[in-house]
Amino acid sequence: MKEADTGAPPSNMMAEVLRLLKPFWPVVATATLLGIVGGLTATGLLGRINQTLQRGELTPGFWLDFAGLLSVSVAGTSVAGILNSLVGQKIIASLRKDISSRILRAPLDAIERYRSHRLLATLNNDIDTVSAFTFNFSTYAIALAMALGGLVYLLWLSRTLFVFSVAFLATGMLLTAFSRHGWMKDYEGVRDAQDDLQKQYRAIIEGAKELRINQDRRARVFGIQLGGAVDAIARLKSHAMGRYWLMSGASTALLFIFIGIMLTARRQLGIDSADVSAAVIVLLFIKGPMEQLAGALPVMGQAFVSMKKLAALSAAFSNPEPDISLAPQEVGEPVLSMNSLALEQVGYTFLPDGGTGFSLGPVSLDIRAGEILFIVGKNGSGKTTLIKLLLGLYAPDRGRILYNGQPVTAAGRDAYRRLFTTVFADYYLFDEILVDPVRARESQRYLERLDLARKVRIQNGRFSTTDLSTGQRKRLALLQAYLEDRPVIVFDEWAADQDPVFRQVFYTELLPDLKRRGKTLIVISHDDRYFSAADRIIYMADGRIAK
Ligand SMILES: Nc1ncnc2c1ncn2[C@@H]1O[C@H](COP(=O)(O)OP(=O)(O)OP(=O)(O)O)[C@@H](O)[C@H]1O
Repeated sequence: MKEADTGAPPSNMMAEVLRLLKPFWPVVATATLLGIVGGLTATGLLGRINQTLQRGELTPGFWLDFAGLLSVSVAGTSVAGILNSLVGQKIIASLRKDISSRILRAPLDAIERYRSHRLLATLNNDIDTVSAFTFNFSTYAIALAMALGGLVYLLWLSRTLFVFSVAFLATGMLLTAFSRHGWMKDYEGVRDAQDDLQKQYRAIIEGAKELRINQDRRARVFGIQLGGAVDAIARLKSHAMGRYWLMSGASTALLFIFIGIMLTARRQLGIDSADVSAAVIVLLFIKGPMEQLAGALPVMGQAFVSMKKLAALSAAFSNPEPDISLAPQEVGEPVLSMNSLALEQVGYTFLPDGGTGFSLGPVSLDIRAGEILFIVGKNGSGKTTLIKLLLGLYAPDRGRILYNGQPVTAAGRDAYRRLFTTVFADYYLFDEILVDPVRARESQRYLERLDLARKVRIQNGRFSTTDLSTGQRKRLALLQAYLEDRPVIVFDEWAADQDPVFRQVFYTELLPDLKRRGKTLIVISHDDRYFSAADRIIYMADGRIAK
């Protein structure tokens, strides 16, 4: 039984994200290490300058130390930056490919359950957000090293100063922890609104016609649905950033209060004036890195929310179909032939997901090689689901499919699908033609046969245009099917968009012609006028074969 996707992040979320980023750890770690070295040497340089200022004279070794520390610091931070930006783009490219390959290899029903707008939001937003954070690791490492180096230097100057500084930092961290909780809630809200925004973007593009005709719907989509998502994102982000700036202002005030306390109470605390001025320089020096680290927190918050989404997507698609390859088919692989094809007590259930669910089967059906089989029945009776099972697009929950007498296994399903060409009712028309040049030459003949020759040419393996009428586009899909030349062709309500003349051509000329060429044809149809074109008809009702 399939599990419903709740959209909840999986428990092993961090492990999943770390796995995605794994190939890059060596470079990220090297850049981070170099960043730490660069940051620490910068603090060392500051300490050396302070020391010289306090002594009031240049020692002979000063310039040597100065040049050495400066070179190491500049080299460390620059190389860290370069490595990080090099790896940053690779992380984005790799995440994009990884997620796309998961989508391509996932079972179809997993994709249908996930919903396309959620997929698009993750592909468009989350990958960039996670990458932006990861390829700033070395910048954060430099800042952290500088801040820690500064603290160590303070400890060396005076234990009291160090204790005070740690108390100051701890207060700052408490403030951050307090604000972080709020940010995270805001960013979770932002991310949910981004899912919604993708949905509304799709609505205004794909529903362009409907929205022009219906003013109330247009107003609702623009003012409430799309506008609501946009405003929610703006409101929550401003809220989160408002918290950040409040925290940032409080931290700066805290720093100067701390400096003020040191200046006022230095005698009572027994701190040397020179140490106080050195400490003030160090604190002002580490203020920048501290702010940089604090500035990383909102980015980190967003990255964390995006990581959850990426991990949820990875987990939802973590069971790819076995043996499904993204490489081109080997040249010269034998064309499959079909002697027999049978469904044996096959069943499949859509879990209720806001609806009532639907159960197909048990269905048993023998498909005879070379026949024209019509599948007919009321809307929602299960015709498309039946052919998705037959085509190996859904794995049956129960029963089995026998191809040439052998059961189709999960491992063999992708190879089995090469038996078929399909034109679904909601087909996607690719404009590129993927057949060998010899067969592609036949396309002109097909274009003429499909009455498209005056509209469309084939140029460089592509259709010159797909800006055609609905019926014409469907004829191009049929041409693709002709050219693929596979043994079994499945048409899901192909003729529904055709004019009466061409509808007749389809049933009385094209289908018999394909049959003569040895094809097995499975046709979902509501055209009862042409049922006589079938060798056999099966009727679907409530997910079963009625007769
Ligand atoms: N992706 C899906 N998720 C959940 N339920 C689905 C899904 N696809 C189809 N169903 C449900 O399965 C039932 C059968 O749908 P199917 O598309 O197989 O019917 P059909 O006979 O092809 O209908 P039509 O003639 O309208 O094309 C419907 O009640 C539908 O609600």
